[in-house]
Amino acid sequence: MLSNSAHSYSYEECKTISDWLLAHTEVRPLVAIVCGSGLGKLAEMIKDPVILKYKDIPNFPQSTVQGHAGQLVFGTLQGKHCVCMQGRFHLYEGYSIQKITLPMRVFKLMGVHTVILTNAAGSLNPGYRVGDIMVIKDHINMPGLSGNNPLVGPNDDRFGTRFPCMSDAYDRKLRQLAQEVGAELGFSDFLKEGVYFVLGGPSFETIAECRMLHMLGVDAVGMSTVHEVIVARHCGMRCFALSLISNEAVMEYTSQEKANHEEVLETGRVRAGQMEELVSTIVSRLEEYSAC
Ligand SMILES: O=P(O)(O)O[C@@H]1C[C@H](O)[C@@H](CO)O1
Ligand SMILES: Nc1nc2[nH]cnc2c(=O)[nH]1
Repeated sequence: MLSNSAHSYSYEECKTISDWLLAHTEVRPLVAIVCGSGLGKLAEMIKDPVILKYKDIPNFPQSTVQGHAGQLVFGTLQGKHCVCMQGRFHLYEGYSIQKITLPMRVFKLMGVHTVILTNAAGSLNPGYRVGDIMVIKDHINMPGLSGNNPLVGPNDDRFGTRFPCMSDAYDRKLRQLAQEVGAELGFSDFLKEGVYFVLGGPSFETIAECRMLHMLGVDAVGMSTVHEVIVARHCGMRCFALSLISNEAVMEYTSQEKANHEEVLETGRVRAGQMEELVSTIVSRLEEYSAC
């Protein structure tokens, strides 16, 4: 299953998976939620769940990372039909960038108009603390800057245009809504907004790399989300993304701190409740905003 070949899924292949899913659930999702590392509990807020394991879905990749269960959870959240990815795919698992973003096109074909993505990330912003939640306002796509962009290859206009705009990748109205909801829930002290930097992983950053990212004005660094957002935006879905700050980047050579996946998962457990409240309240207010 692990393959790094640049296999692009055709429109027909995506449609076959979408049709298979629609035949296995009566849920007609309008909203998709992607759970980041340690954030799989978000799927537990889905009511009347219909669970389809990735291993049972024809042509679907498999989750290989601890903290990513590997299943789609269909159901309702705040009365709205949703699909939740309990487990996402990362470049470092050895999959092609087209493979890790496949679910976005499948969701589009199922009728999804809004994607809410979550991830765990390390902070570069000295004002951030572990446990802060950062609304992503923009990204820097390190693999993309060197040519590894999920839209490389023939463009199928049925999905979207050859040259999609990314200056509006993260929906401004939804970011505003998140700040309003955060204030109402009493989260303002730990709800931030910033720029997410994606790199390939799986190794965490060196001290020199962290210093470089800090100089670039990066607020948080991680290994996901951006590729999914590019594909989701390409096919016209509205995107909103949250980073849970799970660790602080190590900036000093005298520091004894070491980034590690266990700390990432633990922060997810501690903040799961608030992430749930934030996401579910945002979903409850989605109709106040028109889809793009
Ligand atoms: O899926 P996300 O971006 O939340 O996962 C982050 C990045 C790595 O996969 C992992 C490192 O602990 O967490
Ligand atoms: N690249 C990267 N990904 C993360 N995911 C969670 N924390 C980190 C981090 O410090 N660096």
